[in-house]
Amino acid sequence: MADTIPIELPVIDISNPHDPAVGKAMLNAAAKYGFLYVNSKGTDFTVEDVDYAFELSKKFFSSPAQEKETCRIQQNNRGWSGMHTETLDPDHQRVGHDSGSLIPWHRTRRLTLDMINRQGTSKTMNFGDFKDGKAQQPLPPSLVPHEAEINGFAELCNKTCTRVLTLLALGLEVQEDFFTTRHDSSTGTTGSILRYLYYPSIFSPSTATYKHDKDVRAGAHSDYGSITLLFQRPGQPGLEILTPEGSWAPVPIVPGPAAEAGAYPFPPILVNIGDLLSYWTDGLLKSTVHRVVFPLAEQRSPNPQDRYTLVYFCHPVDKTELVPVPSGIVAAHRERTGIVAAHRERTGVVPADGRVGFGGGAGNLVSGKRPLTAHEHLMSRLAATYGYTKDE
Ligand SMILES: O=C(O)CCC(=O)C(=O)O
Ligand SMILES: [Fe+2]
Repeated sequence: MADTIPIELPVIDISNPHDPAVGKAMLNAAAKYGFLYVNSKGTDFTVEDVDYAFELSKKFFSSPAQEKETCRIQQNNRGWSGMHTETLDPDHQRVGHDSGSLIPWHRTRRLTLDMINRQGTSKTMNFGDFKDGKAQQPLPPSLVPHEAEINGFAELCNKTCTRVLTLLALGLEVQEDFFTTRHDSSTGTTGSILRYLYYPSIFSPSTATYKHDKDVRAGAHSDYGSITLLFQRPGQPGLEILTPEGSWAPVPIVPGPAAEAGAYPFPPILVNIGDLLSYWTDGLLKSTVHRVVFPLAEQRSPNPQDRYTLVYFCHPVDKTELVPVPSGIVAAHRERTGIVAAHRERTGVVPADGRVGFGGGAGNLVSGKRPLTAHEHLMSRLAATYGYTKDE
């Protein structure tokens, strides 16, 4: 698995979420790459908040298997998953993990049984919405005393998502709170998930049977929701994104010259657009495919590292109707991609930026039909991944 040239993504300061110029910068990055960094300085997190969340994650993953068993992942996608449960990218992957949202349990079980002899490299612990500070799922003994801190971290993630969603609304020139009111979990349940992730190093006995130059730690996928936050640790690389040219580009943990590494209190938070927000904006915002590998540097290192990440998948309130975002910028994009579609029909050629969001776009709403809800969008996304229907 050859490393290619790392991608250079912009680092955006979100300390003032009401600055239209920052909104434009955010929109441009989201429309061009689907990925961007947020400067850790202007967020709601202190270094201690992030360090502590990683500590809790390590504490959990190093706890005895019998303890983790008490919170094994359920149909609602909450809980622990100790081996890979689905193949995200079966053509190019021997091992991997799921991609963030609800897993239909009967499928999960079947796939798990199909692959029982292959160990996955990534281990995950998913937390769904908390209510009044309480987890709505069983917590393992190692985490029971830390319920308040886990909830606190999820709340900080939510606050940062509120900044990002406000800036995206500004960039799209719609009402500032267009997205945030629709992500307000005090108005209903959401599909949002906080996830701890652990990828054992190349030296780990659990990855010993892997071909590190071929196997991946998490298969190629896009995320399902609105936006995703990814927290990474220095010295634990592995994420790659698919460029519009169709090649894999590593994403540095700390962007810019190494000397600037000290510029951030903790590595910038990586933000990416998910399928739902891409759909909602008719593909203007890109839901970019990504994966996690054993990087070449790690394969050659005398001291390869485990990789720990924290991920927050932000989803709208389930009942949100995905009405077309009332933005002139989205409308212009829709118009242009309509022209692109006509061009494609004539010539069979799809220009690189002519892709629309998963399942088409919210703007294709047929008059007289009601829009999809966020929950229905998620279900249709799952149906495409797993080939099942809701009634199955
Ligand atoms: O851990 C990572 O680097 C990426 C995780 C990811 O893409 C996911 O869980 O959807
Ligand atoms: Fe992902």
